[in-house]
Amino acid sequence: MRRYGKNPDEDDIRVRPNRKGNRPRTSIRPKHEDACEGMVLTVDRGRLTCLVEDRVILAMKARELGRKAAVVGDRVWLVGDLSGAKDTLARIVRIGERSSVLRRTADDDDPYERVVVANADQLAIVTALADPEPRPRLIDRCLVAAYDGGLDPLLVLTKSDLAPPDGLLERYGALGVPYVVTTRDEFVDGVAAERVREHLTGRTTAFVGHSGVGKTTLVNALVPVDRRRTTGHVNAVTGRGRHTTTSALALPLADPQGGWVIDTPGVRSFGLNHVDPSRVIHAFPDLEPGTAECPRACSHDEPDCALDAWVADGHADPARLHSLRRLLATRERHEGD
Ligand SMILES: Nc1nc2c(ncn2[C@@H]2O[C@H](COP(=O)(O)OP(=O)(O)OP(=O)(O)O)[C@@H](O)[C@H]2O)c(=O)[nH]1
Ligand SMILES: [Zn+2]
Repeated sequence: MRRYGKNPDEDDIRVRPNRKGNRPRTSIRPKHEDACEGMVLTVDRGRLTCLVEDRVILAMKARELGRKAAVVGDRVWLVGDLSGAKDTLARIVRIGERSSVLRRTADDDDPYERVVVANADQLAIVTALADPEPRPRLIDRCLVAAYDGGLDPLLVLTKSDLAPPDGLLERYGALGVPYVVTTRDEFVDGVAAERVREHLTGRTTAFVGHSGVGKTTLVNALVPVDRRRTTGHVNAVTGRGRHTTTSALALPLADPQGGWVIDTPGVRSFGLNHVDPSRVIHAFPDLEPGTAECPRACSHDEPDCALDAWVADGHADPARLHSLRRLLATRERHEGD
């Protein structure tokens, strides 16, 4: 289903995540042979800051792209003045095929899904163990967004100096989601950043978490000031004193191993109207064969779903089906999500 134009680079064309990390190739021939490849670092009211080689360039989308939006993490091709000098504005003429999409439906009364981040291979879900209290349904909804978009989830449980992680870890045990637990002291001595960084090397990780969970503390610890110069430049270009929370922001991890941290604005809710259960079940390869006998377009969360009988026959761990069902059930929004 395509909504806009005929460009095969559309948002809603899905590609499975590429585990080897090599970028997928686009099959179409570029119209602008001389265009240079770059990556979108942040978006601010129609102005996109892009990294081209080692230069930060301000750009806008070319008219020919139509309604298709470029988002943080997108690979783009640019033409025009690519010097990065003050008061220059390049044009984005092509957006590369995406290896993953983190998307959300803004609100229940807003049916349009929005891609928040493109090409991330991991979603770090930052949750405080206390102050504010963890919101397991929100975590579940983030997990659904990750599985739906083709990102591997990572749980980052902060403030373990205030409360233990046991309850949450038990809840997510059957899902096998990797996790890191951090405390305040570990932020001071750098151990927390080191432990989280082990999961980030060579990957592009989008960080989500609602206000107050310690996401800023964590991102600042991960990307030291000198690595954030790129952003400083971005802000000089866009005229913003500091990063405001309207767009995600890509920050480079230290070389030589590389990797990117993509900070996203505090997520208060994660609309999931767009989620396709068949994409979520891809994240459960142990259960997927059991869906062969399901009715057409089964949500896998309905009485006729074949998974119940299949799991009862001993083909898979019932705790896994229980977790899948719990996640699928979060597609319906409740008060407080
Ligand atoms: N006790 C404790 N407090 C922490 C820890 N990490 C961060 N904090 C505190 O939690 C508060 C919120 O931290 P931030 O890093 O600003 O949280 P945030 O998620 O970025 O929140 P917003 O900026 O509102 O989006 C600050 O007062 C931090 O000092 C921790 O491990 N333990
Ligand atoms: Zn089913």
